[in-house]
Amino acid sequence: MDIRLTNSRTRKKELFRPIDPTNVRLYVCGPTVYDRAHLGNARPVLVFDVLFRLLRHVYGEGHVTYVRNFTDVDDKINATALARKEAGAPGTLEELVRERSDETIGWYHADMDALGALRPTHEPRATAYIGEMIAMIAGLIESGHAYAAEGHVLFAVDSYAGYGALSGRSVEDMIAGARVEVAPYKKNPMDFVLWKPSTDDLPGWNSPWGRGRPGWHIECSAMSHALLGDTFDIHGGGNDLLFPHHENEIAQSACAHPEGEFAKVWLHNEMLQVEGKKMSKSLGNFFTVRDLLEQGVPGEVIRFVMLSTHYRKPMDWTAEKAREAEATLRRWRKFTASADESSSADRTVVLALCDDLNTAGAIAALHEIYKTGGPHDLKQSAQLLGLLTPEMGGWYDGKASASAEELIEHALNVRAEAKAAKDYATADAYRDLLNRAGVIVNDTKERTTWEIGPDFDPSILEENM
Ligand SMILES: Nc1ncnc2c1ncn2[C@@H]1O[C@H](COP(=O)(O)OP(=O)(O)OP(=O)(O)O)[C@@H](O)[C@H]1O
Ligand SMILES: [Zn+2]
Repeated sequence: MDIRLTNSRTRKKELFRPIDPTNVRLYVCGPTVYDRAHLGNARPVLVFDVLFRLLRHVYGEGHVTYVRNFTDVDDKINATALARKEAGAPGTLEELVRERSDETIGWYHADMDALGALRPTHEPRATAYIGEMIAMIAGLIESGHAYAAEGHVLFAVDSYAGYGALSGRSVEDMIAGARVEVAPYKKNPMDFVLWKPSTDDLPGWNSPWGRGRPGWHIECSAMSHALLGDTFDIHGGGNDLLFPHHENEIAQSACAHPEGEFAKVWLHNEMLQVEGKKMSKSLGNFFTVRDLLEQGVPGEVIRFVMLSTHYRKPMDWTAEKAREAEATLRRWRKFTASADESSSADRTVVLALCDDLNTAGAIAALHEIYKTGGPHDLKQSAQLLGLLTPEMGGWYDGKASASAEELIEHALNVRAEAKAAKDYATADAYRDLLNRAGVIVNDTKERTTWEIGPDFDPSILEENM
């Protein structure tokens, strides 16, 4: 089975050939653990979860190594810890920093588990690889690619001819476009920090350049090297990380390990947007995965919506999409309720995923299987996308969801108003509609109640209201 992927480095869809088919290696930039993940942060998690599942399907479950890091060195984590300390929390600042990271990692796991994402093979924390980072930085200084100045160590971009190749920018463009930090100790304004000093009260590690902490970019270079080696297959992340983060990762890794190739294929997911702008903490236009789950949107519905758009296209979240996804999943879950594991994933679904991870095409293929195929086929094929799995089915118990409940209440109100206006034709039409959707309506003199029958299908309400 041939997999084709769009490599950001060549800007072409290429045939994927693993370096070692018995150990296909994937690295994805993980979250900075200072707060709850917003829905945008879930997009790379779900996209690369499907890639992980596809690679396991094609090369075998035990033949894929997936690394996704936790960035637990960060000013925003420090700021939270500092605020807690000022509010009288017990413990040293370092302990409070650790506490905040641990707590955020716990939330992250709970939220991403609820979306049905498999845990990666390794989830390294940056703080566990400081030694590797220091060694890598020392090597870069020795080979003339970095220099120490005023407690900082900087990467000299002039020393690496390939700088800018990933994002396709010239150094001049990058200077013009980026908000580069101008600092007196930089030889070139584009030079970026590998190591910086820490104040006494903030987390820091001893190094040849004094007590300090690593820059963000070197973390990923050191962790991917430690766990995946000089050359590995795929590096992923959101396209907001293309420049400078990934450009800098390449420069560091290529210069520290010139015998290797670092990542052969680069994959970037487009952004989840809100009114045309990237959902982000800094813009404040975000809601968290937990917010949605608490509003009663099932994790499986969130997953379905997120996978309905190809990863290289921007998308937004709408309540409408969630309602449609829920209706589809209800139909499919009902259809596959007694399906066993006697089938394997349908070829049409596998082929769609092999074509640059076309999850939207795979979902269209699932709709086709629902129409013309059997329940076993639908269930096994959907599981390749992490849908219709037993773990994700907790929400489906024949009860109406919050959004379906709204529709039912609305239909009953329209019916009551029509009755009051003696418009019996409309009132009857709504009663029929509710019946067809499998809602059992009980009228008494005092009031009307309703319950869900065994054939409840909210999509009938949606399509007719
Ligand atoms: N709106 C978005 N859509 C898709 N992916 C996103 C979005 N925002 C962030 N990401 C991705 O989430 C992952 C984790 O990023 P990180 O922890 O640095 O983000 P963050 O600090 O929460 O984000 P931000 O400040 O950008 O909101 C990265 O791979 C990043 O590309
Ligand atoms: Zn990274």
